[in-house]
Amino acid sequence: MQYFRNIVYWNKLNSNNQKKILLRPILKTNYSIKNTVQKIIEDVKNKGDKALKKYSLLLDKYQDDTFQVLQENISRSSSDISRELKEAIVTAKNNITCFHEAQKPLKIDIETQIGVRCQQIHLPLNSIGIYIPSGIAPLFSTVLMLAIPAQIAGCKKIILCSPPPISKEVLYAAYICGIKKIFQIGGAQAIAALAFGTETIPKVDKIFGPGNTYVTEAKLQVSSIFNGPAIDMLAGPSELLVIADHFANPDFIAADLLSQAEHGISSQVILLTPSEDLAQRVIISINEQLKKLTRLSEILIALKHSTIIITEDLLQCAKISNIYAPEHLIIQTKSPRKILDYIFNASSIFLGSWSPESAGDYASGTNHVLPTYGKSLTNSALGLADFQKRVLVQELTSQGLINLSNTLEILSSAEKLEGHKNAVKVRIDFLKEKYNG
Ligand SMILES: NC(=O)c1ccc[n+]([C@@H]2O[C@H](COP(=O)([O-])OP(=O)(O)OC[C@H]3O[C@@H](n4cnc5c(N)ncnc54)[C@H](O)[C@@H]3O)[C@@H](O)[C@H]2O)c1
Ligand SMILES: N[C@H](CO)Cc1c[nH]c[nH+]1
Ligand SMILES: [Zn+2]
Repeated sequence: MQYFRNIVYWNKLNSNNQKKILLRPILKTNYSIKNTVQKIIEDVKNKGDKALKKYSLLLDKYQDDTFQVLQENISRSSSDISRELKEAIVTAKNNITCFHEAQKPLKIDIETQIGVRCQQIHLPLNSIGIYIPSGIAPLFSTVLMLAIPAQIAGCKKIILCSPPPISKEVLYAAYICGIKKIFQIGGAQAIAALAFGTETIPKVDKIFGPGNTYVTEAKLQVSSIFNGPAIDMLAGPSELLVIADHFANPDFIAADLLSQAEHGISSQVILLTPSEDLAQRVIISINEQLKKLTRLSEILIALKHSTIIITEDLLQCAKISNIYAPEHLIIQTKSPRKILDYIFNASSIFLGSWSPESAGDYASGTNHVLPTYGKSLTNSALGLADFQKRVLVQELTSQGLINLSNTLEILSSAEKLEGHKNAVKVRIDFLKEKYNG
């Protein structure tokens, strides 16, 4: 049976249909999600834990009086995990640590002119919330992606929330990353709890982590409220765009597309290729490979809003990819680095036949928390910098101030800000009096 056969020719589409084909599925249905999330946020803000209990039962079929995981259960998770899995988690942790340690910013400490010292230092965010998705499957790899940079940055208060019942793998990943405050609560209600605080869940300054449409919409809403928390980004349902030429292996491409389609019904995968022959072989391979996968029902829905697009040439592939601005971009062409020169909007890029997205999802070392919905246009993959603040420091010597005073007085006068000019003048007058008078 041919489950998937969506194929279009870019140049035969009018501009309206070109836009439609690149529309994220979720942006077509988002109105009711907005309202649902707004109601959940209001409820949690006003009723705290009582509302959390209500939504946990309603949406996650979970009934418990406490949300916090006991410390002994966190440490006990270690004995529930196989040695093989522990080793794999440690390998992933080492690579992620290596890549994020390397992101430590250079310290800037310079004299812009004699006696005028300027510094840029980096301070950790004080309190952060990390959301670990777990609706369809507990994404314990996300614990590593969030907790490792948070620890390297030096964040002191880290609160982890994940839907109930929290998995032993999530607990173990949190345990080896030194996370102690863990709450079993998911969805928009978890985001609202982190944003406003409840009787049991502390309020945080910034909320991190990916999630489904409800989670992402909740992050958007709480961060838009005056005095609401900051958020890392809109890291919604997974997206993958592949650019390939006729040298590419159709089975590899099919497998990559299916790997992200399995994330859920709102995922979207797209193949751009100038080769009709490759497109046909990818379709055959998708229809073969998907039969062997377990999440068939999610995959089939995700594939409904996924397409293969035949282009004129590889340059047109790059242009379309830049318009779509994918979360993940795989380039499987004879010379992928040549195409890379034409890519301007993508969050995480995988080059060549031997770089499946799964490598970045788990263990190459790069972060898998990435902007979706086309936000790669201006936003970046999660990194160490997101857990820190840049703080500027300046120190002038008396001679430094004398050297800069004329400039400061002219500029402040021109802006008609006499108070600014005066703050320089009183000092200069003081120095004149001390040394001349
Ligand atoms: N962009 C990224 O960086 C990135 C990284 C990892 C995962 N992801 C994405 O994260 C998502 C994880 O989604 P998930 O569903 O598995 O887990 P999730 O934890 O994000 O969502 C589960 C929660 O959604 C809430 N929910 C479910 N149905 C609801 C409804 N009808 N009304 C209100 N709330 C509802 C429930 O409270 C549940 O706890 C996937 O879409 C995946 O692609 C993205
Ligand atoms: N592909 C997801 C980001 O869109 C990350 C992930 C976690 N586990 C497996 N995959
Ligand atoms: Zn994935």
